[in-house]
Amino acid sequence: MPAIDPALVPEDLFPVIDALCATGAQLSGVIARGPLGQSLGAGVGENSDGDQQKALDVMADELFEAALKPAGVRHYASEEQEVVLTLDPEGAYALAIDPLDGSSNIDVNVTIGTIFSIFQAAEDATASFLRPASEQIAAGYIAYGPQTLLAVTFGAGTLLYVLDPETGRFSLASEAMSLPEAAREYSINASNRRHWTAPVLAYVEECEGGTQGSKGKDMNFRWVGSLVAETHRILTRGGTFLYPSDARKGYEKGRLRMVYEVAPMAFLVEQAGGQATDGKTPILSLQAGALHERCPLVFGSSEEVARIAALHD
Ligand SMILES: O=P(O)(O)OC[C@H]1O[C@](O)(COP(=O)(O)O)[C@@H](O)[C@@H]1O
Ligand SMILES: [Mg+2]
Ligand SMILES: [Mg+2]
Repeated sequence: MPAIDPALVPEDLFPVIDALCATGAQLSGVIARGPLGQSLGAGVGENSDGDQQKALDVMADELFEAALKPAGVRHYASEEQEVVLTLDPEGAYALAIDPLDGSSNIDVNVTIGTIFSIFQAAEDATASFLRPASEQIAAGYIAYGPQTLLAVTFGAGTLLYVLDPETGRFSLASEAMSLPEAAREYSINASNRRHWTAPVLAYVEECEGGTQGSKGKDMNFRWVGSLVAETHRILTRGGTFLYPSDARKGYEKGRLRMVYEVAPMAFLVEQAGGQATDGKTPILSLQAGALHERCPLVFGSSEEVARIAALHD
């Protein structure tokens, strides 16, 4: 029994998407049991980027790696692995994954997720991922929240599936997620305000100005701390998200990683009618220079993303 309704999934990619969904459903059960199972938020080590790894980061990585091996994935690039792993030397795909996004929210019962990006496999493992983000053939996220859901694009719109607790399968909820052009909400980690660049500060001040300022409308503020949750809210009701570069050491290119966070979210957002840039340049025209390289990310409703780009000129 497949883990997802197969009707709109391209046939050749089906084994990969099905493996992602089966693992997502399994993780959803583990997350729902929370402290009744093992301690999911316990620190267990450090990944190559120097981030602390929690037990659930490592468990998710192991489950996805095992499930994707028989599904036609040749190259597997994970946030939790320093180098690209070869899963099936005959496989056709290169898959990058953030197995568990929003790790700081694991123990507090706030939405966390999984993000993935798929390219055709090239001969060279690492080179399969160091190419323009526009060459992705699929991208998506699974959100583990009040509902477990999958947003996915195959390059022809962004589809939404919900894990139906009654059947244990992901069923289609929307064939075309569509992001409103105008925004009424913005998201940025405001505790970093003193480190921001002038254009970012100018944009936030415009938002704060509300009806008295140049925007002429009030803007609400939200920060969850899980990119997946933030992206899902913005795909559903519009808004803007910024994780820009700032003056902190190590944040010259922001915080989020190009290959398994920034590129897939950009693909999903653009396929839903929004825009994604590094502040100025469309993400889909950029490529990572190294597997775990970071990239500033601004995305959301097109009017707002265009305004932020103008402030950078
Ligand atoms: O700690 P901050 O600055 O609030 O950053 C939050 C961001 O970091 C992340 O948690 C990074 O992802 P991981 O949890 O996969 O490392 C994003 O989900 C989120 O948008
Ligand atoms: Mg992440
Ligand atoms: Mg992660």
